[in-house]
Amino acid sequence: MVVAMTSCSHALRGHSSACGRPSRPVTGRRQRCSAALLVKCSIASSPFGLVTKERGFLPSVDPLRRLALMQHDAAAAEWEAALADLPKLAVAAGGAQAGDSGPTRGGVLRRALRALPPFPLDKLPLPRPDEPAGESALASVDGASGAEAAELWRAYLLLSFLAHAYVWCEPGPPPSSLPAVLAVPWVRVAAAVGMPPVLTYATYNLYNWRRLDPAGPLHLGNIVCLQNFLGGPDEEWFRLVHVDIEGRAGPAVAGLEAMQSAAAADDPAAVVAGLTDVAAALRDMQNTLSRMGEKCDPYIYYQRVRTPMSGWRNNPDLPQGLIYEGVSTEPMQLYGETGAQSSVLHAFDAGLGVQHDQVWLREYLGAMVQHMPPPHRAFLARLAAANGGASNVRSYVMSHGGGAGGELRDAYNAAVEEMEKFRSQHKAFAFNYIAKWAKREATGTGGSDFMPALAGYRDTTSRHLLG
Ligand code: HEM
Repeated sequence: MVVAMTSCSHALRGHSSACGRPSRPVTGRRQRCSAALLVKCSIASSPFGLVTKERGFLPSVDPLRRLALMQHDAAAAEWEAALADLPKLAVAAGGAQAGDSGPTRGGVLRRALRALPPFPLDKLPLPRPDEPAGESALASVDGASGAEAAELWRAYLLLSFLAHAYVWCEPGPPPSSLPAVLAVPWVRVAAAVGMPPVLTYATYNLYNWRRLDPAGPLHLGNIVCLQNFLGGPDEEWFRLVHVDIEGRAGPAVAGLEAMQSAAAADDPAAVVAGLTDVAAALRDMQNTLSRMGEKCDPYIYYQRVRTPMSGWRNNPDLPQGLIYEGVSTEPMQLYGETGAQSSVLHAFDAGLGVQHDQVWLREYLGAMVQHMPPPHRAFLARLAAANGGASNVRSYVMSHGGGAGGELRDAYNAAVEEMEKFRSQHKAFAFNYIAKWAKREATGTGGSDFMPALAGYRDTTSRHLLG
């Protein structure tokens, strides 16, 4: 089953900093304007424009491995070469000894990135800086092909990894600013795909894999990462577990809208089938999550894997945020990459009518939605909108509390129970991989006060069980 993203009522809000100041594109025009219009672009041609039974929220076409542009553009080739070298540079970055001078003195990674040629923005299918951002965005929307959108997403991945490596992969405290050579193209490309200029789950996981057997499944054993920070089995496996989980959620995710329609059409058998798919997918997801420790060691994860995912909002290491040189003299504050930006649990919450009543929990998940590809935001918005009427599955099950309702209620409770189990299991991972090692109070890479937050999401879920 394929769910096409043909409409979007959920326009992207401006990517604002914590202080509410919208970040500005290099054109000097408000990013809010272009980003909102580009939601339409991404829906028309984005690799994330379809939600499928086979892949869920993973891109419908396997991700681009390199910028196509690098075949005939020397600067693009240099940027791709820097990305390929990133794990080497990141290890070398900590290698200098006291008294070393010349090329071996500290800062090798940051120096290499600062020395890159200007990113070939003018050769990407972007709105031209001299055009009004909104109109040009709209023009590029209508002309954008799937190949152009894939190229822009690859550019977004490349710039996101290099920028986060610049900030986090040299030893010592992070810098307070990102040089213009990285910041300016990153902000432009991020706006073009309708995303914030920060590492997101979409580029870290969803758009960061290839299949060993191109005809084989998107499962552990047949997938490898396109890009790492430091590399090694722990980082690779951590990410691939997410990719496998996303694929396994596919059949249930793609059936959520049909399940809501079945409720509206008073078709209990179809609602039970949809709920059964959700429970089955969550069981599969737990099986995969339980394999995390096979190749991702908690201590290595804590020491090496998680830091480069961090953002600069609610992060004690960068309390003021990060200045994007050439973009703004004011620091931006943006959350880092986290599983909370996966659309899967958000979609199951919406499909099952699970509402997080505590304001801070709801607001945090709401902020994470702004870090998802625009078509996924649109998908979630449609699920949420349908909950306002006869399509609300939870209300439907409650209103069928007697008679045939036994089967409905059991199927609903089984789905909620599996979601509660996934959240419990996940919370235990967050403890074993982060909280246990933290010497001071830790926030997640996504910036949350995560232990109470994860307990809150789990407890709200179980409160939705019908008695
Ligand atoms: C060792 C493995 C993992 C650790 C240590 C971990 C850690 C965290 C943390 C700390 C948060 C709080 C948000 C923040 O970053 O501030 C979070 C949220 C979240 N993570 Fe993970 N995570 C792991 C694996 C996964 C996997 C494999 C998934 C599957 C997609 C996932 C999905 C989520 C979701 C959906 C949330 C939002 C909370 C919820 O809806 O229950 N995580 N994670």
